[in-house]
Amino acid sequence: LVSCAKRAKTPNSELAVCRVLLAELEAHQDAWPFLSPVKLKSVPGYRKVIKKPMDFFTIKEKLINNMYLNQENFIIDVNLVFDNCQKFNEDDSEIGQAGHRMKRFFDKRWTELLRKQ
Ligand SMILES: Cc1nnc(-c2cnn(C)c2N)n1CCCn1ccnc1
Repeated sequence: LVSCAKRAKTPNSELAVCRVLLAELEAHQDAWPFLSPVKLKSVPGYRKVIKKPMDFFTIKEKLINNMYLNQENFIIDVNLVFDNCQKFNEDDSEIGQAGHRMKRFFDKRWTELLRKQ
């Protein structure tokens, strides 16, 4: 007897969680550094140091254009935002602190939403 495969989550239900989470990230009071792409022409050194810039607006565009095949690719981009921030900013800077708070918020919400599924 072939065991019936575990019901696969349809991609759109997986991505619905991503849309909810992105909306919460954008609404967070510490989201201000991450809402739009870093202006590479006006931030000396950023283009050289940060190989893969990422921000919440770009992630939203990718969600809308179905460029995430699964939750994993979404998580990778969100973590890229925070890793870039830690790389370019001192931990005790305004932006560095905002990045740490946003990352803690994301990690907490992601586990809460995943446990519900
Ligand atoms: C995100 C992010 N990481 N570093 C920066 C940044 C931009 N300029 N400088 C000197 C930085 N360290 N950003 C973008 C922060 C965008 N921002 C700044 C004020 N309002 C939004």
